[in-house]
This record gives sequence, C-alpha cells and structure tokens, in this order.
Amino acid sequence: MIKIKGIEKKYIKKIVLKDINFEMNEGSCVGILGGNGSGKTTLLSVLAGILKPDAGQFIYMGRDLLRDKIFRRSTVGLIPQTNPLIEELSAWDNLILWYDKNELLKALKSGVPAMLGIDEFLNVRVSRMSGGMKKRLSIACAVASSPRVLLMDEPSAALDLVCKEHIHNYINAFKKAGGSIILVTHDEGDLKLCTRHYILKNGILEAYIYDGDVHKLVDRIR
Ligand SMILES: Nc1ncnc2c1ncn2[C@@H]1O[C@H](COP(=O)(O)OP(=O)(O)OP(=O)(O)O)[C@@H](O)[C@H]1O
Repeated sequence: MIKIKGIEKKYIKKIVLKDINFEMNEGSCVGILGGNGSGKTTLLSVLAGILKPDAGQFIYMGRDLLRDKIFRRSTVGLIPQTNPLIEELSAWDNLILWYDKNELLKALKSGVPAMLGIDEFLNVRVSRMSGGMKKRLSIACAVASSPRVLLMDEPSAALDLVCKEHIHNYINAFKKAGGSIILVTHDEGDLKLCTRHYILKNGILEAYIYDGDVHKLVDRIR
C-alpha cells in the first residue's frame, strides 16, 4: 500500500497543493487530471524529491520516501514532461549513463528498452530523434534502477499512435508486474489505463469516477 498524506506546497505566497491525500495498491495506476497550472507537475516534483513540500508524507513499505533519500532513489522513477537526455549523445551513450554495460546488453534483448523498441535507433543522436523516440528513451533511462513506483508526467503528449501503443504496453506490463504508477495526463488513451482518477483543482485533490465521458470530465476540470 502506498499512502500520500497531507502534502502541502506553496510558491512564495501562492498555495498550489492543499492537504493532498490518497492511497493506492501495488499494481495500480492513479490518474491525476487537472487544468493547466493546477499543480500536477508540482505534485510529481514533490513526490520525486525534486521540490521540498511544506508538509506531508509519501509512505511506501512503511517508510517515508520524502525523508529517506536512499530508499527513494531505489524505489521511485520519474518520467518528466521535458526529457532528461543529452542531445549530443546517441541512445546507447545516454543509456550507458544509467545502466551497467552487461545489464544494458541484456535489457536491449529482453528488458524495457527492448519492449520500447529502442534497439531500432541505438546509434541515433538524440538531437536527430523524433519526440516519440526521445520519450521512449527517457522511459528506458528512468527505469534503469527497476523502480517499484513510477511518476509519469504526460507520457503520451504529442506522440503518434504507434508510439503511444509502445508506452501503453509498457505501462500495462509494469502494472502486471506489481509496479505502481502515478500518471499525470490529458490523454484519453492514458485515462483508460488508470485504475482510479483524481482531479486537482484550486489546490485540492478530489476523487473522480471516470466513465469514458470526456465532455463531462472537461466540465468538471474547468
Ligand atoms: N518555481 C515556481 N515558482 C513560482 N510559481 C510556480 C513555480 N512553478 C510553478 N509555479 C506555479 O504553480 C502553479 C502550478 O504549476 P504546475 O506546473 O505544477 O501546474 P501543472 O498543473 O503541471 O500545469 P500544466 O498542465 O500546464 O503542465 C502555476 O500557477 C505555476 O505558475
């Protein structure tokens, strides 16, 4: 069981997150929805340890990941909105910054990089890659340490259908293997992968029952 308890965050005087609470089981995917500027990226940044919250806990296996840096590093993976890749380097050279060489060779045959089709563009420089190739490579880098909890910030934004399918297959496999995902998204396809949905609005997180009606969802987010 993963528990997010009482997360609060303000920037100078602007309160962005007010007492955020939710729980999730292993093998599930929680979708965080909300309008632009509602605080979704701030929430993921707090959970990833990039931003310090004003209050709150992120409990996994009874330990607070916000305070236990070493445990957090081996447990949580973040796939940010903007890719963390080095533009001048090839896919291989980026991957080798995250993986041990033998592990990488194995992973390219049967691990996440293989599932995401990265072997097809191993020697291509990041600066010459499409958005979809960069996103797939970012995911492969983020999961090098086999995290049990993945934080994904709009993984499907601006991707074509083939690339979305690669990423959706990966998300499903990750859940099936018992991993947990907190997914910030605006994408209809991503919403279907989520076992539960929440809307973040005016700093408050509320549960939402998504029934496939996007118009209803848009009205609620507005
Ligand atoms: N470093 C910062 N300093 C001050 N205000 C910030 C900072 N980062 C974000 N904000 C403000 O906090 C609010 C939440 O921003 P955040 O990026 O978390 O929203 P979001 O829901 O992820 O938006 P989007 O959907 O556009 O990516 C916004 O009003 C934003 O302007």
